[in-house]
Amino acid sequence: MKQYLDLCRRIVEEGEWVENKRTGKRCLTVINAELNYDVAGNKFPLITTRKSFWKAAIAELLGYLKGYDNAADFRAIGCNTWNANANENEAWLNNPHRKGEDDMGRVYGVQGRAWAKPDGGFVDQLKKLVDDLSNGIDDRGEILSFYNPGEFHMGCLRPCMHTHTFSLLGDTLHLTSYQRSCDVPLGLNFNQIQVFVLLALVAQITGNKPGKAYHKIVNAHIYEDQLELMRDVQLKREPFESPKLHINPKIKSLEDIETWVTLDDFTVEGYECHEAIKYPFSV
Ligand SMILES: Nc1nc(=O)c2c([nH]1)NC[C@@H]1CN(c3ccc(C(=O)N[C@@H](CCC(=O)O)C(=O)O)cc3)CN21
Ligand SMILES: O=c1ccn([C@H]2C[C@H](O)[C@@H](COP(=O)(O)O)O2)c(=O)[nH]1
Repeated sequence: MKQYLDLCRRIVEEGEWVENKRTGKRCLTVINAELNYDVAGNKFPLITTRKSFWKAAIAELLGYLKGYDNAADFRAIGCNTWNANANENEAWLNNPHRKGEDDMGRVYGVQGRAWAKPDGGFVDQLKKLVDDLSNGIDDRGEILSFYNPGEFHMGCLRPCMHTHTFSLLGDTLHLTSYQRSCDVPLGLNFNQIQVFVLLALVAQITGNKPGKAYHKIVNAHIYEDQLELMRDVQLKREPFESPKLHINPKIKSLEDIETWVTLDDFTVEGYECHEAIKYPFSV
């Protein structure tokens, strides 16, 4: 939690104003930040200086792992975060590749599970790395990448947290996640949870111990309409201790995730937090 607040403070104190064309808003911005999560010690990085809707963040991750491309599918598993990008952005609404209401196009999980090969067929990156890690193999390329510039025009948004690299040392699994753009008040609250859960879950289904997760962010920003709430409300609060995350131990394979896993399989113990803050969202 301290590292999150340090980053927020750094943006408030040292950030530079940058115009953003896509949203039409200015962002207070710093370049390069890194966060570390102790997954082995189960220090679940939930924001405590406001209420975190952590279940929606896990649902979003599950949707990516299942390869969803539709905001309605995300809603059905408890996540509303893609409604606006799928249905309210003018550029995407006018894009001939959009297949109708709620379509997100070829983003995130679609690339992770079905990256189109130029010579036909698809690559399932997630299945490959789960199979390798289950057999104790780390070929130094256990990478899940959503970043496919050849298909950006076929999706509603370029992926922000776009590359996850897994590393196996003995039977301990580590994760390095790379993010190009980060809405620190809203998105990072979700992304921290997702990096942590991705390592915990992949370690569990591959029969390894979770180790450390490293989260690299390039452009970290606060939108102009979020600044006051961050500076004058959230940053004035004292954080609480990190809670613990429990994942149903019956989850043992990628197929389990694809077929029966729901948000009921994730529980948090000892979450103490300040009251909710509703930050403005930019489409
Ligand atoms: N501007 C922007 N920021 C983002 O963080 C973001 C995007 N766009 N577009 C794609 C996804 C969608 N994400 C989102 C979208 C909404 C919330 C959000 O509204 N969170 C609220 C409440 C969540 C709930 O009630 O379930 C929050 O208080 O955290 C968070 C992440 C993250 N990404
Ligand atoms: O997981 C996510 C997804 C999105 N974001 C934020 C970062 C930016 O504020 C916007 C995306 O805008 P771009 O113009 O494509 O950079 O969404 C996030 O923080 N986390």
